[in-house]
Amino acid sequence: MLKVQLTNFICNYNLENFGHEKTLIFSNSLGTNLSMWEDNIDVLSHHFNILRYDKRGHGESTIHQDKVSIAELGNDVIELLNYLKLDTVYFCGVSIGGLIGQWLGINYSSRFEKIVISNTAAKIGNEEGWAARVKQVTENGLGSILIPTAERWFSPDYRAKNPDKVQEILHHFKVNSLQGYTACCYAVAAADFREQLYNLEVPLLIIAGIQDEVTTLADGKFIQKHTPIANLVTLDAAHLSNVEYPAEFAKHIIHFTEH
Ligand SMILES: O=C(O)CCC(=O)CC(=O)O
Repeated sequence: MLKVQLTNFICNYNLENFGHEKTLIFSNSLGTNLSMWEDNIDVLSHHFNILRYDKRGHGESTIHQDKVSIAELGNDVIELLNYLKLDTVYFCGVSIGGLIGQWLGINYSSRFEKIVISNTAAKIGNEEGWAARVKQVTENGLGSILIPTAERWFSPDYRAKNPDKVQEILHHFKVNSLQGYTACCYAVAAADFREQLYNLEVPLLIIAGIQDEVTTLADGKFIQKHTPIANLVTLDAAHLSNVEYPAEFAKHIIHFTEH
């Protein structure tokens, strides 16, 4: 892993050069870190160089503020690309990473060849729900929501068959910075791209999880309907579909970026 000082925080990232012209940047979901992509790399390494980073306040990236916005998180991506002298790249983000992808597609279209957003929505949840979650973890810690988090993130079948993987990801969740988690909860709560999607002109792939109750298939269809160039595919997964179906998720990216 490498670290770079960006505006207001130190960003932890990993750039793997597999000798390709194309680079794919991955943006993690709320409460996870760059290891969430571990099982996608093998298939994708035959097609892309892979840049992964921990978003602000996640994993080993620092944070020094109680609230952050999707615009700031999007600018972190642009700053990291500038630092690495990567002019145009492919982007893939899950959930809050998908909100960042929407913001980047709307505001920095010239920097992205194609954008993949997975298990996300133009608006995720509502203010009350996010305020309740911030209160819960502020008063009782991230460890207090491990069970409902696992139930939202993984389908019952996946949880039963992959207990070690579920525990590994929940461990990263539990030891994440509380400030980083709640700051990004505020970012998700405030984000709403429903009226801006028509400005997202970068070719877009939406991956939806059939069993995702946080960001539903209907949310994915809404984005597809309101965005100029968008395809939608599904996986029989809950919220972290790239973890439940790593090879299939990667193959959807490859098919989309090559056609
Ligand atoms: O996963 C995200 O990035 C935002 C949505 C969310 O918080 C999922 C969950 O319910 O934990």
